[in-house]
Amino acid sequence: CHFFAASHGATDAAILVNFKNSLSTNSLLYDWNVSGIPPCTGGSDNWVGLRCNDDGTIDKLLLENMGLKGTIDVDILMQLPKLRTLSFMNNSFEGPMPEVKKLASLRNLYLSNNNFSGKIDKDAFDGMNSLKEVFLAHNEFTGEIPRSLVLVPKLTKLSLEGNQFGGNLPDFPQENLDVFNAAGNNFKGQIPTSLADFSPSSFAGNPGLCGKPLPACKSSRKKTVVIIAVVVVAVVALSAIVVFACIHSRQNKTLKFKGTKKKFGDGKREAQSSDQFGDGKMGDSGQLHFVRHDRDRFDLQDLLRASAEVLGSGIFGSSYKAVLLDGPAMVVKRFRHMSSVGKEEFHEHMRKLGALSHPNLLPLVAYYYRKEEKLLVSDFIENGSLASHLHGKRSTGKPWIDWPTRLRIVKGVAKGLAYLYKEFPTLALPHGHLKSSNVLLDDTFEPLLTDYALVPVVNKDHSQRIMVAYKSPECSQSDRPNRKTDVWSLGILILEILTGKFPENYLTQGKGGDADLATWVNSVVREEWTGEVFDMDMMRTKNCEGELLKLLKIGMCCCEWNLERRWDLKEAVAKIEELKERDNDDFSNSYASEGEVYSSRALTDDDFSFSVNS
Ligand SMILES: Nc1ncnc2c1ncn2[C@@H]1O[C@H](COP(=O)(O)OP(=O)(O)OP(=O)(O)O)[C@@H](O)[C@H]1O
Repeated sequence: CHFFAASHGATDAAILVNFKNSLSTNSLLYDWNVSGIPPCTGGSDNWVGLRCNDDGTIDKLLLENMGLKGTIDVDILMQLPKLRTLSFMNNSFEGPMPEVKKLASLRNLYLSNNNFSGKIDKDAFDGMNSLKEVFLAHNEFTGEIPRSLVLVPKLTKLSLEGNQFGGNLPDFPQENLDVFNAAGNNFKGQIPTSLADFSPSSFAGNPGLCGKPLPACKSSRKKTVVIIAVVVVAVVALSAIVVFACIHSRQNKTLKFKGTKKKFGDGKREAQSSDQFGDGKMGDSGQLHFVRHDRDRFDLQDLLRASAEVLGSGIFGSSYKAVLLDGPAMVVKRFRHMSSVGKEEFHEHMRKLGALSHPNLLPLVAYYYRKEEKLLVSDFIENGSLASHLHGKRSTGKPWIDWPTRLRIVKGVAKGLAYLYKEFPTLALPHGHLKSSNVLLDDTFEPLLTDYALVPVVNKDHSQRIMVAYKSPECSQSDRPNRKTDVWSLGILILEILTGKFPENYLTQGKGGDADLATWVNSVVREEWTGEVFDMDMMRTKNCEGELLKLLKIGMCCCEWNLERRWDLKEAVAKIEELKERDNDDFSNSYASEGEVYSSRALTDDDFSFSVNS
């Protein structure tokens, strides 16, 4: 049995390396190497981005957030017969839709957030009878939804938002389709009945779409009016004939006449009630609850009517920017994994969030409650997230962030976190989801935390799988979050700010693999030149190395695996507060010598001694 697994691994190793070499960037697949340990010996996941079956074959390729470029060579992947899940989300792949139907046994296909483009062939999904989840969001796909995708028999999740798909939305026959998102495309016409029970946000940003759950189509209203008019004319004509016949036959037909009238009455009521149905339903479910008194009121209809733009689809759901008529730009974030919490409990928690006020927290403005989904509404922050500044495409023209600004961001984040700790003294995870896309930057680059304190209302299984705090060593190993867990997320964020590298462990289900940012930084600063870990953009600030090095140590102490030795938040905040914010000249006077130390050697254990003593 062992021999079988090992020989399988060797074959798969060659196939995977072949695939790696077919990509135009692949540096993050650093351990994909035929001469090293095989990818799946004994069913363990030895290579980054792989999930193995117990028999040593490959089950999932999860190559997300790796800056991968090029086109996907499906012919190579066809040689992995047990491959069931393929994810290339958040990379820079280009070109047409890969020929995925060659992977006929695939169950899950995730291609969101790349640069795939063009029409998808009508038969692109033919024969994919096992396919369940298809995520194509935020690419540049055009044309209609291919017929073969509509006919995939087991489809349960389809995410198409943020493309340029057009035409009418087709009727989806699958009974188990429970996630559908077509927002931010060019779809037009009436929403088919099979999709009418999805939330309005699934259809936002398609100006030509109408019908339940969006407001009724004008043309169908017109049609209704025409039908009513025809019925009225017909009834009047019929009545005239009946009256005429009555008079002529000298029979008492009053009853018949009344009966005809009554029928007309019913018809009219039906027409009215179906009109009211749409509006009335939207009115009931469209109630936004405002949690602050200092804000102008608007309702969900205003948001739906507003011009909407998909900002991104995160792991909870999608976020939209909606610019209200004559009003401000708001962000509506859709949460789909909050169904276990009771209605009152949810309202109560939202009230608590609404009562928070701190310069480093993005305030919650309003929310919307429905059993199956919730919407949280906040202000749109024009300058975007820290993630977009650190990792966004340079072509977007965003300026690089210098060291003094990065230090100010870290200090602001620490203050916001300290406030949450004070306000939620009994919560294990007062933030729970601290990461760079949840740190927004205002016009002066002051940080604003978002998506905070949501653990009490997110379904437990979802938070465990998805939220950043649960990627910490204590959660991924023994599922025990505690008051030091957010400190670990803070440490990762600090290392991300200093290195400019994306922390992979958010995305690899946090099994404490070797690839996490903290482990990488640790190995580099101890074994090589410490200077190599720092983001070169930041190094344009002269003579900042002393404080920079101190922040690196703070980050690493926050990422300490051993909980006993890891700082609590108070200690971390105090150390961060001590860091000096000086202008460049001051740096050059005070830290030149320390800067030389930093650039000429690796750190030793002594450098970290303050983590234990203080
Ligand atoms: N209020 C806001 N103003 C401006 N940009 C925002 C705002 N809220 C979110 N964003 C940005 O919109 C994008 C999508 O956000 P969203 O919160 O849906 O996903 P995420 O932060 O990437 O992941 P997660 O669902 O895990 O929080 C992100 O780039 C985020 O930084």
